[in-house]
Amino acid sequence: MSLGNSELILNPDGSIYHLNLLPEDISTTIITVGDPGRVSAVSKYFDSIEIKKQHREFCTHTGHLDGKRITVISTGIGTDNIDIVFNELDALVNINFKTREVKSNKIQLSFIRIGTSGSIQPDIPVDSFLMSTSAIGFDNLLHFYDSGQFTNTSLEKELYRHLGWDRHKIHPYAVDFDKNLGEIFASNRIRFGITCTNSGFYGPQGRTLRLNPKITDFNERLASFIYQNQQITNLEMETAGIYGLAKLHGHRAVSLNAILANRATGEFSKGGAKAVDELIRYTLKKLVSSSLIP
Ligand SMILES: O=P(O)(O)O[C@H]1O[C@H](CO)[C@@H](O)[C@H]1O
Ligand SMILES: O=c1cc[nH]c(=O)[nH]1
Repeated sequence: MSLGNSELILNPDGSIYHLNLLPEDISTTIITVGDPGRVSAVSKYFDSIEIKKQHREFCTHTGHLDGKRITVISTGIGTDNIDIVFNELDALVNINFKTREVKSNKIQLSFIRIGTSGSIQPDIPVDSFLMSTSAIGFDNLLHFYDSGQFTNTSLEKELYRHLGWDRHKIHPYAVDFDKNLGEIFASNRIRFGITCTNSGFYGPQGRTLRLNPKITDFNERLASFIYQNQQITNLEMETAGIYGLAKLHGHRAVSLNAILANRATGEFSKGGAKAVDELIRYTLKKLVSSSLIP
């Protein structure tokens, strides 16, 4: 079936609508970052940069490091943007832009998020690194897709029971990381935990400036949940959408977080840029030394 002009939207130069990219512009190994300024903070470590393109908050650099072709792309903030970025990146490899048909042989992409986050556990210090083994989405994105078989329903059920937030009409979804991809980036420098993704930075992460929260013990309720010996460790704004849309499309994803805030102790990193740079260098080192990444 050929996709209509209002569904698969291509620009006059043949590039995909929001990302402004052509199929040949991306690698199958893709690092996602929220901040467009973080793209060059990653690509400055490449041996060479082949492509540099930007449209809105979506900045893309593709280059080479130690013989591996890597794309780094900024998603901007939030899972609304993740919907755009992940659908369009998948289209670049799995839809034929000439016939406008879905290809029969699918290409699998590997996504590594290098993001920032806030811990809700007092013993997870600022400037530490954390890998999200599962992500809980309070943002609703996955509810708009036929996603039942890709979510972790057992985690969802236990969480619903623990939170009792049905009365607030809050029905989060849960999705796991790709274990094989995660193993490439694991070491004793990295903590593991369940990450909560929400649709905002203030109220939806339990922050109060001038507005009063509806759920006054939001972070505390999350922090006291334990599932199969794992705690909910941190809050951010993309991981659940990334895990969900990667799984639905048949791709693999892992989210690595530099912890900048500790919400339980009230601390914020004084060296956030350094921590993010260290996580970038750590990630690139692991990536180039893995034989499982082409
Ligand atoms: O640093 P990034 O990757 O943007 O990630 C985190 O920081 C932003 C909020 O400050 C949100 O996007 C959140 O997920
Ligand atoms: O507390 C934090 C810190 C970074 N990013 C978030 O989304 N939350």
